[in-house]
Amino acid sequence: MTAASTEAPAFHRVVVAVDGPSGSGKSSVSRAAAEQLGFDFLDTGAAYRALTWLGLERGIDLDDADAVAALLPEFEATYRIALRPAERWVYVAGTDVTEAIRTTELSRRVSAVARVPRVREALNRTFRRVLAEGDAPGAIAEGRDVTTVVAPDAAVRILLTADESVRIERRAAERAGEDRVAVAASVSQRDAADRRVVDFIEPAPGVRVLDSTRLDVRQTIGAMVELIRERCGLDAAGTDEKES
Ligand SMILES: Nc1ncnc2c1ncn2[C@@H]1O[C@H](COP(=O)(O)OP(=O)(O)OP(=O)(O)O)[C@@H](O)[C@H]1O
Ligand SMILES: Nc1ccn([C@H]2C[C@H](O)[C@@H](COP(=O)(O)O)O2)c(=O)n1
Repeated sequence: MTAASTEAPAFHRVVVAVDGPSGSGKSSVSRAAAEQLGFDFLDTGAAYRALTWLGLERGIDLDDADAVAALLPEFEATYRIALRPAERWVYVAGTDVTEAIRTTELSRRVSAVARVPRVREALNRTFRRVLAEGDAPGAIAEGRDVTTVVAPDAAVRILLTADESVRIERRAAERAGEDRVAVAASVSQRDAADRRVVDFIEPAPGVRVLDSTRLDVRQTIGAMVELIRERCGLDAAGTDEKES
C-alpha cells in the first residue's frame, strides 16, 4: 500500500466493507474471514494509528490539524501494510510499527488525528485505490466508515456489533494485567470521540448487522463468511457458483 492517487477507482473484485465500534471484533473476525475466502484484508484503522505514531515520533501537537496534515506527504510515501491476512506488519518512515501502534497510549491519541478532514480524505483515497488494485479475488476492509464513505458501493456491507459490556470484557481479557476500569474507560471514550466524526453504531441503508454479543469468535467468523458467500454467490471453495 503506497501513495494515494486522486480519483476513486471502480472496484473490479469483490469488496466487503465492515464497520463497528471498538472491540466488536472487526479486525480479528475480518482477518480470519479473509483468510478462509482467499481475500485480501485491509485494516483501515492501522493507517490512522501509523499516522498518529509518526506525529508522536516527530513531536508535533496532535491537536494542531495543520501540523497533522503536514505529515501526509511523508506518510503517503512511506506507509506499507500487509494485505495478505496471514501476514501482520505495518511500516512507516522505514520503521516497523506493527506493535507500537497498538499501545494503550497510542489508542488514546488516535482520535485526534482521525478527526482531521484532510487526513480522512487522503487516507480514503489510498484505501479505495488499494481495494481496487490487488490480485486476490476479493478484499475485506474494516474500520468505522468503510460501509458509508470508503466503499459505499461494496458488494457486501456489514456492521459488526456487540454490547458495550461484552466488548469491554473482551478488551480487558486481551489486556490482562491492566486496570479494568481504565480499559473500560478507554473503549468508551474512544468510541465517543470517534462517533463525533462518523456513525458506526446505526447501520446505513443496505448494511447488514452482525451482532456477536452471544457468539464466540469461531461462530462470528462463520457467520461473516456465510453472509459473504450468500451475498456474492460463492460456494464453500470460494468459487463463483455461477461459473463452477
Ligand atoms: N465473537 C467474539 N467472541 C469473543 N471474543 C471476540 C469475538 N470477536 C472478537 N473477540 C476478541 O475481542 C477482542 C477485540 O477484537 P478486535 O481487536 O478484532 O476488535 P476491533 O473491533 O478490531 O477493535 P478496534 O476497533 O479497537 O481495533 C480480541 O481479543 C478478539 O479476539
Ligand atoms: N475507517 C476508519 C478506521 C479507523 N478510524 C479511527 C478510529 C479509531 O479510534 C482509530 C483506530 O482504529 P482501530 O484500529 O481501533 O480500528 O482510527 C476511523 O476514524 N475510520
